[in-house]
Amino acid sequence: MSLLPVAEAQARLLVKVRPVADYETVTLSDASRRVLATDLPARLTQPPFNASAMDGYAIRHADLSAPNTSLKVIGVSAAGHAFDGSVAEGEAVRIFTGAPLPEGADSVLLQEDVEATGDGSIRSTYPVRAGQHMRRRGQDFVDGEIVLPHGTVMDFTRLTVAAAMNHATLTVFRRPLVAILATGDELLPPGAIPGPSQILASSTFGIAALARQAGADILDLGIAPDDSAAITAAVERARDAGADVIVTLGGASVGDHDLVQATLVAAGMQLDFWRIAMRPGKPLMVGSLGLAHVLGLPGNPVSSLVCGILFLEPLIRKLASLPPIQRAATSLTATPLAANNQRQDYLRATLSRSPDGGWSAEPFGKQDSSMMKIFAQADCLIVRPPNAPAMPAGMPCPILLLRPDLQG
Ligand SMILES: Nc1nc2c(c(=O)[nH]1)N[C@H]1C(S)=C(S)[C@@H](COP(=O)(O)OP(=O)(O)OC[C@H]3O[C@@H](n4cnc5c(N)ncnc54)[C@H](O)[C@@H]3O)O[C@H]1N2
Ligand code: MOO
Repeated sequence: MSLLPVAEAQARLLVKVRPVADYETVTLSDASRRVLATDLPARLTQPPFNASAMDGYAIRHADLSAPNTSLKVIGVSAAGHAFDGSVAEGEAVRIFTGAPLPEGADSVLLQEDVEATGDGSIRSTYPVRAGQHMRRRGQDFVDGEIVLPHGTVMDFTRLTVAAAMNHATLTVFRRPLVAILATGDELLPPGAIPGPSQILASSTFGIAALARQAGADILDLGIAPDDSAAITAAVERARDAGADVIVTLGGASVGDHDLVQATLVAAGMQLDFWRIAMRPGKPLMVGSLGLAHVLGLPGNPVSSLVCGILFLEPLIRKLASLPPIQRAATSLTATPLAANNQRQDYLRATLSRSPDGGWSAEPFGKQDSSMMKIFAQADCLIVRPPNAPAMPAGMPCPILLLRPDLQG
Protein backbone atom coordinates (compact mmCIF):
# COMPACT_ATOMS: atom_id res chain seq x y z
CA MET A 1 0.00 0.00 0.00
CA SER A 2 1.42 3.38 -0.97
CA LEU A 3 2.05 5.98 1.72
CA LEU A 4 0.65 9.52 1.46
CA PRO A 5 3.23 12.37 1.58
CA VAL A 6 2.95 14.46 4.76
CA ALA A 7 2.14 17.77 3.03
CA GLU A 8 -0.59 16.13 0.95
CA ALA A 9 -2.09 14.49 4.03
CA GLN A 10 -2.09 17.81 5.91
CA ALA A 11 -3.73 19.58 2.97
CA ARG A 12 -6.39 16.86 2.61
CA LEU A 13 -7.25 17.14 6.28
CA LEU A 14 -7.36 20.94 6.45
CA VAL A 15 -9.28 21.57 3.23
CA LYS A 16 -12.40 20.04 4.80
CA VAL A 17 -12.24 21.98 8.05
CA ARG A 18 -14.94 24.60 8.71
CA PRO A 19 -14.15 26.85 11.69
CA VAL A 20 -16.54 26.48 14.64
CA ALA A 21 -19.29 29.08 14.14
CA ASP A 22 -21.08 28.73 17.53
CA TYR A 23 -20.33 31.43 20.02
CA GLU A 24 -20.65 32.10 23.72
CA THR A 25 -20.34 34.97 26.16
CA VAL A 26 -17.35 35.09 28.51
CA THR A 27 -16.21 37.62 31.08
CA LEU A 28 -13.11 39.67 30.32
CA SER A 29 -11.16 37.65 32.90
CA ASP A 30 -11.85 34.47 30.92
CA ALA A 31 -11.34 35.96 27.48
CA SER A 32 -7.56 35.76 27.03
CA ARG A 33 -6.70 33.84 23.83
CA ARG A 34 -10.37 33.68 22.81
CA VAL A 35 -11.42 34.83 19.33
CA LEU A 36 -14.00 37.60 18.91
CA ALA A 37 -17.15 36.40 17.13
CA THR A 38 -18.42 39.96 16.58
CA ASP A 39 -16.96 43.37 15.83
CA LEU A 40 -16.28 45.22 19.08
CA PRO A 41 -17.25 48.90 19.00
CA ALA A 42 -16.26 51.51 21.56
CA ARG A 43 -19.18 52.25 23.88
CA LEU A 44 -17.80 55.67 24.76
CA THR A 45 -15.28 58.28 23.66
CA GLN A 46 -11.82 58.15 25.21
CA PRO A 47 -10.62 60.38 26.71
CA PRO A 48 -14.16 61.53 27.46
CA PHE A 49 -12.93 65.14 27.96
CA ASN A 50 -9.83 67.19 27.20
CA ALA A 51 -7.48 66.01 29.93
CA SER A 52 -4.11 66.94 31.34
CA ALA A 53 -1.21 64.62 30.51
CA MET A 54 0.95 66.04 33.34
CA ASP A 55 0.86 67.35 36.87
CA GLY A 56 1.03 71.18 36.68
CA TYR A 57 -1.20 74.13 35.87
CA ALA A 58 -3.97 74.56 33.30
CA ILE A 59 -3.58 77.92 31.57
CA ARG A 60 -4.55 79.98 28.53
CA HIS A 61 -1.59 80.03 26.13
CA ALA A 62 -2.43 83.56 24.94
CA ASP A 63 -1.82 84.83 28.51
CA LEU A 64 1.89 84.05 28.22
CA SER A 65 2.60 86.20 25.13
CA ALA A 66 4.21 88.82 27.41
CA PRO A 67 7.36 87.66 29.28
CA ASN A 68 7.24 87.06 33.04
CA THR A 69 3.44 87.11 33.19
CA SER A 70 2.16 85.82 36.50
CA LEU A 71 -1.11 83.91 36.71
CA LYS A 72 -3.44 83.66 39.69
CA VAL A 73 -4.24 80.07 40.76
CA ILE A 74 -8.02 79.96 41.26
CA GLY A 75 -8.67 76.28 42.00
CA VAL A 76 -7.76 72.62 41.56
CA SER A 77 -8.71 69.93 39.01
CA ALA A 78 -7.82 66.37 39.98
CA ALA A 79 -8.59 63.02 38.30
CA GLY A 80 -12.15 62.22 39.32
CA HIS A 81 -12.72 65.75 40.67
CA ALA A 82 -13.08 68.35 37.93
CA PHE A 83 -12.71 72.08 38.66
CA ASP A 84 -16.19 73.53 38.66
CA GLY A 85 -15.53 76.79 36.86
CA SER A 86 -13.54 78.27 34.00
CA VAL A 87 -10.15 79.88 33.53
CA ALA A 88 -10.33 83.53 32.57
CA GLU A 89 -7.53 85.87 31.41
CA GLY A 90 -4.62 85.95 33.89
CA GLU A 91 -5.79 82.82 35.73
CA ALA A 92 -4.51 79.26 36.16
CA VAL A 93 -5.89 76.07 37.76
CA ARG A 94 -3.73 73.57 39.61
CA ILE A 95 -4.18 70.32 37.65
CA PHE A 96 -3.11 66.70 37.92
CA THR A 97 -2.52 63.98 35.33
CA GLY A 98 -5.80 62.63 33.91
CA ALA A 99 -7.92 65.49 35.30
CA PRO A 100 -10.35 67.38 33.04
CA LEU A 101 -8.97 70.63 31.60
CA PRO A 102 -11.22 73.45 32.84
CA GLU A 103 -13.22 75.63 30.41
CA GLY A 104 -11.05 78.38 28.97
CA ALA A 105 -7.70 76.58 29.48
CA ASP A 106 -5.89 75.24 26.39
CA SER A 107 -2.42 74.23 27.66
CA VAL A 108 -0.72 72.77 30.72
CA LEU A 109 2.45 74.06 32.39
CA LEU A 110 4.64 71.31 33.82
CA GLN A 111 4.92 71.95 37.58
CA GLU A 112 8.73 71.59 37.33
CA ASP A 113 8.71 74.60 34.94
CA VAL A 114 6.77 76.90 37.28
CA GLU A 115 7.77 79.16 40.16
CA ALA A 116 5.52 80.66 42.78
CA THR A 117 5.41 84.46 42.75
CA GLY A 118 3.66 84.82 46.15
CA ASP A 119 0.00 85.67 46.85
CA GLY A 120 -1.14 82.40 45.22
CA SER A 121 0.24 83.20 41.75
CA ILE A 122 2.68 81.37 39.48
CA ARG A 123 4.97 82.17 36.57
CA SER A 124 6.35 79.91 33.80
CA THR A 125 10.14 79.55 33.73
CA TYR A 126 10.19 77.74 30.41
CA PRO A 127 8.89 78.49 26.88
CA VAL A 128 5.33 77.17 26.43
CA ARG A 129 3.87 75.58 23.32
CA ALA A 130 0.15 76.11 22.62
CA GLY A 131 -1.84 72.95 23.52
CA GLN A 132 1.08 71.34 25.34
CA HIS A 133 0.50 68.42 27.71
CA MET A 134 -3.15 68.18 26.78
CA ARG A 135 -4.92 65.00 25.68
CA ARG A 136 -7.75 65.89 23.33
CA ARG A 137 -11.19 64.33 23.84
CA GLY A 138 -11.44 61.21 21.63
CA GLN A 139 -7.73 61.08 20.72
CA ASP A 140 -7.69 57.36 21.68
CA PHE A 141 -11.08 56.21 20.28
CA VAL A 142 -14.57 57.58 19.75
CA ASP A 143 -18.01 56.20 20.61
CA GLY A 144 -19.14 53.66 17.99
CA GLU A 145 -15.70 53.15 16.43
CA ILE A 146 -14.94 49.45 15.68
CA VAL A 147 -11.65 49.10 17.50
CA LEU A 148 -11.42 45.28 17.48
CA PRO A 149 -12.90 43.54 14.41
CA HIS A 150 -14.39 40.04 14.67
CA GLY A 151 -11.72 37.37 14.41
CA THR A 152 -9.38 39.29 16.74
CA VAL A 153 -7.46 37.01 19.11
CA MET A 154 -7.77 38.56 22.56
CA ASP A 155 -4.55 39.19 24.46
CA PHE A 156 -3.24 41.62 27.06
CA THR A 157 -3.38 44.72 24.85
CA ARG A 158 -6.81 43.90 23.42
CA LEU A 159 -8.35 43.01 26.78
CA THR A 160 -7.21 46.38 28.08
CA VAL A 161 -8.83 48.35 25.27
CA ALA A 162 -11.99 46.18 25.49
CA ALA A 163 -12.29 47.05 29.18
CA ALA A 164 -11.63 50.74 28.44
CA MET A 165 -14.41 50.61 25.83
CA ASN A 166 -16.75 49.46 28.64
CA HIS A 167 -17.24 45.82 27.67
CA ALA A 168 -17.51 43.56 30.75
CA THR A 169 -18.19 40.47 28.63
CA LEU A 170 -17.26 39.41 25.10
CA THR A 171 -18.90 37.22 22.48
CA VAL A 172 -16.31 34.68 21.38
CA PHE A 173 -16.28 31.54 19.28
CA ARG A 174 -16.79 28.33 21.19
CA ARG A 175 -13.56 26.40 21.61
CA PRO A 176 -13.41 23.18 19.58
CA LEU A 177 -14.04 20.10 21.74
CA VAL A 178 -11.45 17.35 21.34
CA ALA A 179 -12.35 13.92 22.72
CA ILE A 180 -9.38 11.65 23.47
CA LEU A 181 -9.61 7.87 23.78
CA ALA A 182 -6.65 5.64 24.65
CA THR A 183 -7.04 2.04 23.48
CA GLY A 184 -5.22 -1.11 24.53
CA ASP A 185 -5.63 -4.03 26.96
CA GLU A 186 -2.17 -3.24 28.35
CA LEU A 187 -2.96 0.31 29.49
CA LEU A 188 -3.52 1.64 33.01
CA PRO A 189 -3.93 5.23 34.18
CA PRO A 190 -0.92 6.89 35.88
CA GLY A 191 -0.99 6.25 39.63
CA ALA A 192 -2.05 2.59 39.18
CA ILE A 193 0.28 -0.31 39.94
CA PRO A 194 1.10 -2.02 36.62
CA GLY A 195 1.02 -5.81 36.56
CA PRO A 196 3.25 -7.88 34.31
CA SER A 197 2.77 -6.86 30.67
CA GLN A 198 0.95 -3.67 31.60
CA ILE A 199 2.10 -0.09 30.92
CA LEU A 200 0.79 3.35 31.71
CA ALA A 201 -1.35 5.30 29.27
CA SER A 202 0.89 8.34 28.93
CA SER A 203 0.20 10.00 25.63
CA THR A 204 -3.34 11.04 26.62
CA PHE A 205 -1.73 13.71 28.79
CA GLY A 206 0.62 15.01 26.11
CA ILE A 207 -2.09 15.09 23.47
CA ALA A 208 -4.51 16.82 25.86
CA ALA A 209 -1.90 19.46 26.74
CA LEU A 210 -1.02 20.03 23.07
CA ALA A 211 -4.71 20.35 22.17
CA ARG A 212 -5.42 22.74 25.05
CA GLN A 213 -2.41 24.87 24.11
CA ALA A 214 -3.75 24.98 20.55
CA GLY A 215 -7.08 26.34 21.82
CA ALA A 216 -9.31 23.30 22.39
CA ASP A 217 -11.42 22.01 25.28
CA ILE A 218 -10.81 18.38 26.18
CA LEU A 219 -13.13 15.44 26.82
CA ASP A 220 -11.01 12.61 28.25
CA LEU A 221 -12.73 9.35 27.32
CA GLY A 222 -10.25 7.33 29.37
CA ILE A 223 -8.96 3.94 28.30
CA ALA A 224 -10.87 1.36 26.25
CA PRO A 225 -9.61 -2.24 26.06
CA ASP A 226 -9.00 -3.84 22.65
CA ASP A 227 -12.69 -4.51 22.30
CA SER A 228 -15.00 -3.15 19.60
CA ALA A 229 -17.99 -2.70 21.91
CA ALA A 230 -15.93 -0.68 24.41
CA ILE A 231 -14.43 1.50 21.67
CA THR A 232 -17.88 2.05 20.11
CA ALA A 233 -19.36 3.02 23.48
CA ALA A 234 -16.58 5.56 24.06
CA VAL A 235 -17.04 7.06 20.61
CA GLU A 236 -20.78 7.37 21.29
CA ARG A 237 -19.98 9.42 24.38
CA ALA A 238 -17.84 11.72 22.22
CA ARG A 239 -20.66 12.13 19.70
CA ASP A 240 -23.23 12.79 22.45
CA ALA A 241 -20.94 15.50 23.86
CA GLY A 242 -20.74 17.15 20.42
CA ALA A 243 -17.00 16.60 19.99
CA ASP A 244 -15.55 18.40 16.99
CA VAL A 245 -12.57 16.04 16.93
CA ILE A 246 -12.28 12.44 18.11
CA VAL A 247 -8.69 11.35 18.73
CA THR A 248 -7.89 7.70 19.30
CA LEU A 249 -4.50 6.58 20.58
CA GLY A 250 -3.15 3.20 19.55
CA GLY A 251 -4.63 0.30 17.66
CA ALA A 252 -4.05 2.12 14.38
CA SER A 253 -1.70 -0.38 12.78
CA VAL A 254 -2.21 -3.81 11.25
CA GLY A 255 -1.92 -6.20 14.23
CA ASP A 256 -4.67 -8.62 15.28
CA HIS A 257 -5.53 -6.33 18.20
CA ASP A 258 -5.58 -3.12 16.14
CA LEU A 259 -9.35 -2.69 16.00
CA VAL A 260 -9.78 1.04 15.87
CA GLN A 261 -10.24 1.58 12.15
CA ALA A 262 -12.64 -1.36 11.62
CA THR A 263 -14.65 -0.40 14.70
CA LEU A 264 -14.98 3.23 13.67
CA VAL A 265 -15.93 2.30 10.11
CA ALA A 266 -18.62 0.00 11.54
CA ALA A 267 -19.82 2.95 13.65
CA GLY A 268 -20.23 5.04 10.48
CA MET A 269 -16.80 6.66 10.02
CA GLN A 270 -15.88 7.73 6.49
CA LEU A 271 -12.21 6.85 6.14
CA ASP A 272 -10.39 9.64 4.32
CA PHE A 273 -6.84 8.30 4.37
CA TRP A 274 -4.56 6.02 6.33
CA ARG A 275 -0.78 5.55 6.42
CA ILE A 276 1.54 8.46 5.84
CA ALA A 277 5.10 8.59 4.47
CA MET A 278 6.54 9.72 7.78
CA ARG A 279 8.66 8.37 10.62
CA PRO A 280 7.40 8.22 13.30
CA GLY A 281 3.66 8.20 12.70
CA LYS A 282 3.17 5.99 9.66
CA PRO A 283 -0.15 4.38 10.75
CA LEU A 284 -1.97 7.73 11.19
CA MET A 285 -5.60 7.46 10.12
CA VAL A 286 -7.92 10.36 9.21
CA GLY A 287 -11.68 10.24 8.69
CA SER A 288 -14.97 11.78 9.72
CA LEU A 289 -17.87 10.56 11.82
CA GLY A 290 -20.89 12.74 11.28
CA LEU A 291 -19.60 16.29 11.76
CA ALA A 292 -16.61 15.17 13.85
CA HIS A 293 -13.11 14.85 12.44
CA VAL A 294 -11.46 11.59 13.47
CA LEU A 295 -7.71 11.28 13.97
CA GLY A 296 -6.46 7.78 14.71
CA LEU A 297 -2.99 8.34 16.15
CA PRO A 298 -0.45 5.51 16.40
CA GLY A 299 0.11 4.04 19.86
CA ASN A 300 3.82 4.69 20.27
CA PRO A 301 3.84 7.88 22.36
CA VAL A 302 6.41 9.73 20.23
CA SER A 303 4.43 8.83 17.11
CA SER A 304 1.22 10.11 18.72
CA LEU A 305 2.79 13.41 19.70
CA VAL A 306 4.57 14.02 16.38
CA CYS A 307 1.26 13.36 14.59
CA GLY A 308 -0.34 15.67 17.15
CA ILE A 309 2.00 18.50 16.18
CA LEU A 310 1.63 17.92 12.44
CA PHE A 311 -2.10 17.16 12.19
CA LEU A 312 -4.07 17.74 15.40
CA GLU A 313 -2.63 21.16 16.19
CA PRO A 314 -3.31 22.71 12.73
CA LEU A 315 -6.78 21.11 12.74
CA ILE A 316 -7.62 22.71 16.09
CA ARG A 317 -6.18 26.08 15.07
CA LYS A 318 -8.37 26.17 11.99
CA LEU A 319 -11.49 25.01 13.88
CA ALA A 320 -10.80 27.70 16.50
CA SER A 321 -10.24 30.49 13.92
CA LEU A 322 -6.71 30.87 15.30
CA PRO A 323 -3.58 31.37 13.16
CA PRO A 324 -1.20 28.42 12.83
CA ILE A 325 1.50 28.09 15.50
CA GLN A 326 4.84 28.89 13.86
CA ARG A 327 7.11 25.95 14.67
CA ALA A 328 9.17 25.90 11.49
CA ALA A 329 12.72 27.24 11.73
CA THR A 330 16.14 26.48 10.27
CA SER A 331 19.18 25.13 12.08
CA LEU A 332 22.62 23.89 11.23
CA THR A 333 23.08 20.21 11.94
CA ALA A 334 25.69 19.53 14.62
CA THR A 335 26.41 16.03 13.29
CA PRO A 336 26.36 14.43 9.83
CA LEU A 337 22.90 13.10 8.85
CA ALA A 338 22.40 9.79 7.07
CA ALA A 339 20.59 9.52 3.73
CA ASN A 340 16.83 9.11 4.19
CA ASN A 341 14.40 6.61 2.65
CA GLN A 342 10.90 7.40 1.30
CA ARG A 343 9.39 8.35 4.70
CA GLN A 344 9.80 11.97 5.88
CA ASP A 345 11.82 11.65 9.08
CA TYR A 346 11.41 13.72 12.24
CA LEU A 347 14.59 13.35 14.33
CA ARG A 348 14.43 14.28 18.01
CA ALA A 349 17.29 16.74 18.64
CA THR A 350 18.63 19.23 21.16
CA LEU A 351 19.29 22.84 20.15
CA SER A 352 22.09 25.17 21.13
CA ARG A 353 23.13 28.56 19.82
CA SER A 354 26.00 28.47 17.31
CA PRO A 355 28.68 31.22 17.55
CA ASP A 356 26.94 33.37 14.89
CA GLY A 357 23.71 33.36 16.94
CA GLY A 358 21.89 30.75 14.81
CA TRP A 359 20.76 27.32 15.96
CA SER A 360 22.78 24.12 16.00
CA ALA A 361 20.72 20.92 16.25
CA GLU A 362 22.15 17.64 17.56
CA PRO A 363 19.99 14.57 16.99
CA PHE A 364 19.84 11.80 19.59
CA GLY A 365 21.65 8.65 18.45
CA LYS A 366 18.66 6.35 18.93
CA GLN A 367 15.32 7.46 17.51
CA ASP A 368 12.86 4.77 18.64
CA SER A 369 9.26 6.05 18.64
CA SER A 370 8.57 4.49 22.04
CA MET A 371 11.30 6.52 23.81
CA MET A 372 9.61 9.27 25.78
CA LYS A 373 12.62 10.41 27.83
CA ILE A 374 14.66 11.68 24.92
CA PHE A 375 11.57 13.32 23.44
CA ALA A 376 11.14 15.20 26.72
CA GLN A 377 14.82 16.21 26.54
CA ALA A 378 14.57 17.28 22.90
CA ASP A 379 14.08 20.88 21.80
CA CYS A 380 13.16 20.28 18.18
CA LEU A 381 12.53 17.80 15.40
CA ILE A 382 14.97 17.83 12.48
CA VAL A 383 12.88 17.34 9.34
CA ARG A 384 14.48 14.99 6.83
CA PRO A 385 12.51 15.04 3.55
CA PRO A 386 11.89 11.78 1.70
CA ASN A 387 15.02 10.47 -0.04
CA ALA A 388 17.19 13.33 1.32
CA PRO A 389 20.88 12.57 0.58
CA ALA A 390 23.43 12.22 3.38
CA MET A 391 24.45 15.59 4.81
CA PRO A 392 27.72 16.62 6.50
CA ALA A 393 27.74 18.49 9.84
CA GLY A 394 27.31 22.27 9.64
CA MET A 395 24.69 22.28 6.89
CA PRO A 396 21.31 24.08 7.23
CA CYS A 397 18.28 21.88 7.72
CA PRO A 398 14.59 22.52 8.47
CA ILE A 399 13.46 21.98 12.05
CA LEU A 400 10.22 22.15 14.02
CA LEU A 401 10.46 23.80 17.43
CA LEU A 402 8.82 21.78 20.21
CA ARG A 403 8.29 24.84 22.43
CA PRO A 404 7.95 27.78 20.03
CA ASP A 405 6.70 30.14 22.75
CA LEU A 406 9.94 29.65 24.73
CA GLN A 407 12.40 29.26 21.87
CA GLY A 408 11.78 32.31 19.66
N1 LIG B 1 3.53 -5.38 10.90
C1 LIG B 1 3.54 -4.10 11.20
N2 LIG B 1 3.65 -3.74 12.47
C2 LIG B 1 3.67 -2.44 12.80
C3 LIG B 1 3.61 -1.47 11.79
C4 LIG B 1 3.48 -1.86 10.45
O1 LIG B 1 3.41 -1.04 9.52
N3 LIG B 1 3.43 -3.21 10.21
N4 LIG B 1 3.69 -0.16 12.14
C5 LIG B 1 4.45 0.11 13.32
C6 LIG B 1 4.41 1.48 13.65
S1 LIG B 1 5.26 2.52 12.63
C7 LIG B 1 3.79 1.95 14.75
S2 LIG B 1 3.87 3.62 15.13
C8 LIG B 1 3.07 1.08 15.66
C9 LIG B 1 1.77 1.74 16.10
O2 LIG B 1 0.76 0.88 16.01
P1 LIG B 1 -0.62 1.05 16.77
O3 LIG B 1 -1.20 2.40 16.55
O4 LIG B 1 -1.44 -0.10 16.37
O5 LIG B 1 -0.25 1.05 18.31
P2 LIG B 1 -0.34 -0.12 19.37
O6 LIG B 1 0.06 -1.40 18.76
O7 LIG B 1 -1.67 -0.06 20.00
O8 LIG B 1 0.75 0.38 20.36
C10 LIG B 1 2.07 0.57 20.03
C11 LIG B 1 2.87 0.78 21.32
O9 LIG B 1 2.42 1.94 21.98
C12 LIG B 1 1.95 1.65 23.28
N5 LIG B 1 0.79 2.50 23.56
C13 LIG B 1 -0.41 2.41 23.01
N6 LIG B 1 -1.21 3.35 23.50
C14 LIG B 1 -0.51 4.05 24.37
C15 LIG B 1 -0.79 5.15 25.22
N7 LIG B 1 -1.98 5.75 25.22
N8 LIG B 1 0.20 5.65 25.99
C16 LIG B 1 1.42 5.06 25.99
N9 LIG B 1 1.74 3.99 25.22
C17 LIG B 1 0.79 3.51 24.43
C18 LIG B 1 1.59 0.20 23.21
O10 LIG B 1 1.61 -0.41 24.47
C19 LIG B 1 2.66 -0.34 22.29
O11 LIG B 1 3.86 -0.55 23.01
O12 LIG B 1 2.85 -0.18 15.09
C20 LIG B 1 4.06 -0.74 14.52
N10 LIG B 1 3.77 -2.07 14.10
O1 MOO C 1 5.65 5.28 12.60
MO1 MOO C 1 5.92 4.33 13.89
O2 MOO C 1 5.31 5.76 14.46
O3 MOO C 1 7.54 4.53 13.17
O4 MOO C 1 6.86 4.09 15.23
